[in-house]
This record gives sequence, structure tokens and C-alpha cells, in this order.
Amino acid sequence: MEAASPDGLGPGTLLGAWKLEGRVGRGTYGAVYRAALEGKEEAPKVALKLAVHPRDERFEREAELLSRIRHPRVPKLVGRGVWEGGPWNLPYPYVVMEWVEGMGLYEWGRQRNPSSRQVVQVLAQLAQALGATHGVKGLHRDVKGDNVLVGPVGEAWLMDFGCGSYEGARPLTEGPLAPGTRPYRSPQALRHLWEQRKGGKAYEARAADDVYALGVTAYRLVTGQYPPPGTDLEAKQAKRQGGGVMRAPAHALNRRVSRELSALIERMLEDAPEKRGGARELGQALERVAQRGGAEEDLPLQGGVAHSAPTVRVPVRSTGAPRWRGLALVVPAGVVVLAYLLVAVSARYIPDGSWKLQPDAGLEDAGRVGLADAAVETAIASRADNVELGESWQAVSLDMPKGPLKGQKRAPCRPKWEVEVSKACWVQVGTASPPCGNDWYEWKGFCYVPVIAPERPNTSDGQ
Ligand SMILES: Nc1ncnc2c1ncn2[C@@H]1O[C@H](COP(=O)(O)OP(=O)(O)OP(=O)(O)O)[C@@H](O)[C@H]1O
Repeated sequence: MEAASPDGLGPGTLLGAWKLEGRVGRGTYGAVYRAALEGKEEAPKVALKLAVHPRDERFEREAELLSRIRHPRVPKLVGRGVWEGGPWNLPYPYVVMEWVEGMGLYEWGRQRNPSSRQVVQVLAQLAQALGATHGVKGLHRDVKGDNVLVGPVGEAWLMDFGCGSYEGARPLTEGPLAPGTRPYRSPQALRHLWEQRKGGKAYEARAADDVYALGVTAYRLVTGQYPPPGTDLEAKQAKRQGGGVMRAPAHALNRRVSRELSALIERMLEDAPEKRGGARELGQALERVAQRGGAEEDLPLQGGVAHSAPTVRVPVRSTGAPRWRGLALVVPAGVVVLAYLLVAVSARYIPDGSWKLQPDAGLEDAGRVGLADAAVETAIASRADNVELGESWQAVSLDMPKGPLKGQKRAPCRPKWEVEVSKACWVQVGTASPPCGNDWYEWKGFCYVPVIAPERPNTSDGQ
């Protein structure tokens, strides 16, 4: 019988004292299982995160960091261990933590249609969880909506400390930037990347980077859009020539966002790290707003709201850079997406797992990258337009599904430009970055399209 892989262990498998009940997720480095202490199945459940790469030192670091943090909004570490298995009987470390019941933050935003006050309450909890992390000289380094779970009564959990670090920890990755997700990088990190692109020292992440990432998370949650990158070099260049990209405050994109919430988001997104304030202090400020805000704090964020393009663009004189950027996007997108979407099958996936024939899908998508780059002005619709924010939320990007879509090619993914995510094959759309729109899926700061299976299967597997 073939030996089980760490992400394919069945219910009932024992890892130390823990009995697996089923897999709930698979990330780049770990597979997460719901589990219980053997013989104590009635006791609270735990999440067991097992490395998918043998001897992965990240797990030791994640466990160490979690063991230091004591905060009700960070899952408690309840155990750690090593599973020996796989085809070569290698050691795969695992961490065991408190089980958290909840849904992803952006999904919560879509489904629950929260008010500014409810968002502020969620952000306050996250800021306090971050404050506790920073208080033990730790860093999360991958704060984003995908790493936040929100429970049934609005309790927010800061999850996934797999990219985290703490003072004195040995660096595990090489390269100019620590792990993280592109749209959430701080201006300092992006500038460092730009300045060190030909080699040099690694960027030293700071607590203020986590605060910035929380600001990006909040901005996306309430506007459905990412703010423009912290350091947009094209924008700087354009600015010198009389134009530039500016961030529209959250309340200008969604009029139901209260001024106070919008101001706090602006503060988290300040260019200068010292102006962002510490996470704990921010948490307190958010708590104050949650308590004293007026009636505008209680308007649900979706429905009859402003709707706009992702950024406010002030017309700029043409410079070389944007054209090159457009080309950089269009060429790979054209080659890869056209090859896969047009030639392969000329059809498009719909997230509900159905198919829609759309002969020009590939062309339309490739073209849209260039068009997006040439967008000129924000159009803020009036309330009378009655445009639901839900639409723009959905338009940001499609979330990467937990498994293969109906008809999508499954792993193994070959040739080498196909990328495996959750056992399905994907192709990155050139250098396009979020927002990825209604047709592309977002993963780790880039946009992807599914690779279509050679034959359309009859099965009805969902996402
Ligand atoms: N303590 C927990 N309780 C309940 N579910 C959890 C817990 N930890 C993780 N999960 C679930 O498992 C999934 C995978 O979690 P994990 O922390 O590995 O990360 P990931 O974000 O998918 O991976 P990556 O490390 O590549 O970013 C999450 O989406 C989450 O829903």
C-alpha cells in the first residue's frame, strides 16, 4: 500500500496523542487537520497543522512564537510534535493549537454586511492581538484578511503565525524581503526591495509593518479594494511631472464608512512608520471609537454606497515607465493566458463550478490588464446609483478555492509554469497583481487562472 503523504492523512490517524478527524485546509507549508485527544473525543477540538515538507524549521518557530503570546484572540498552542511518515519515513513537524470556529474576514464582510462599528470592533481585537504579539517582541509578518477568522458573535482571531518571527530567531529565508503577501507590504519594505533589487541586506521587518498590513486589510474589507501600493515608483516619478496616484480615503469609496473609522485606517496606512502608532495604542483608539461613535457607525456597509475604481488617478503626462509596466503585464498575460484559455478550451469557469462558453475570454482578460493600467479617473457614484458594495467586493479578486474547481486540471501539474495550489493546477497571469477582477483568482499577491483538464469530467466536485 502506498504510504500516506502529510497532507493526505485519513480520519482516525494518530499523531502522538492526537486523533485526526479530517483535513480542513492546505497551505504552502502545512496541512491543517481538525483533531481531538485520543479517548477524549468530547474534549474541545484542536487544529493540528502538519508540515508538508520534512524537517520544516518554520514549525518550530511558529510553535515558539505561539507559546510566547498569551492573548484571547490568538489561538493557544496546546502541543507540538513530529510525525514520521511519507514514502521515505521522514520527520514532519506539527503544531497543535486551540480550534477556532469562524469564517475568513472578507467572507464575513460579504455575508454579514457589518456596520462601521462592527468592523471597528473586529479591528480593535486584531490590533490588540497584534499588540500582544509585539509585546513579546514577536512579529506576525503576514497580516491579511485570509489570516483572520471571525466567529459567530464577531470575535476575531489572528491566525497563521507561520511567517512570524521573534527577537533572536534565526532567519529561515533568504532574499531581500521576509515572507509576506505583496499588496500588504509596507512602503518601507517595498522601497527596500526596490533599492536592494541587485542584492544586499535583507529587510528587517518591524511592528509598524504589521500595523500597515492591518490597515490594508481594513481598507480592503470596507471598500472592496486594495489601496495603491505603499511605494508606487511610477507614481513618484509621475508626481515629479505633475501627476500621481493618490489613495482615496475609505469613506470616499464607501460613504457608509464612518469618518472615524476612515481616519484610523488612514493612520494605519501612513507612509511614516512612527505616524501609524503602536498596535496596542491603535487597539485602544479603535475601542474608543466603537464605544462612542454616533449613528453613522451603525449603517450596514453594503447597499446604497459609493462605488469606484481602485485608485484615484490624476492625469499625468506620459512617461516611459507606465508603458513598460503595461507591456510587462500584457505580454506574459497574452502568452500564457491566451495559450491556456483560448487554445485549450475557449470556455470560462464560473465560481459556482459551472461553465460558461466565452470564446473571447482570454483576449478580453489579457486586454483588461492594459486597460486597467490606463484607467484615468475615479467615478464615485451617488447614492441614487444604488450600487451595492457587494458587487465591488466581488470584483476585487476571486478567492483561491480550497480544492480543484469543476473541470480543472488536478495535480501533478506539468509543465513547470503550472503552479499547484490545493491539489489543482493554476497559471500565474503574467505579473498582474490584485485586484484581479471577476475572472482571475488571487493567491499570495498575484493573479491566477485555472488550467483546464484535458477532458471535462462528469463528476460534480465543488470548490
Ligand atoms: N486553529 C485553527 N482552528 C480552525 N481552523 C484553522 C486553525 N488554523 C488554521 N485553520 C484553517 O486551516 C486553513 C489553513 O491554515 P494555515 O494556517 O496553514 O494556512 P494558510 O494560510 O492556508 O497557509 P499558508 O501558510 O500557505 O499561508 C485556514 O484557512 C483555516 O481555515
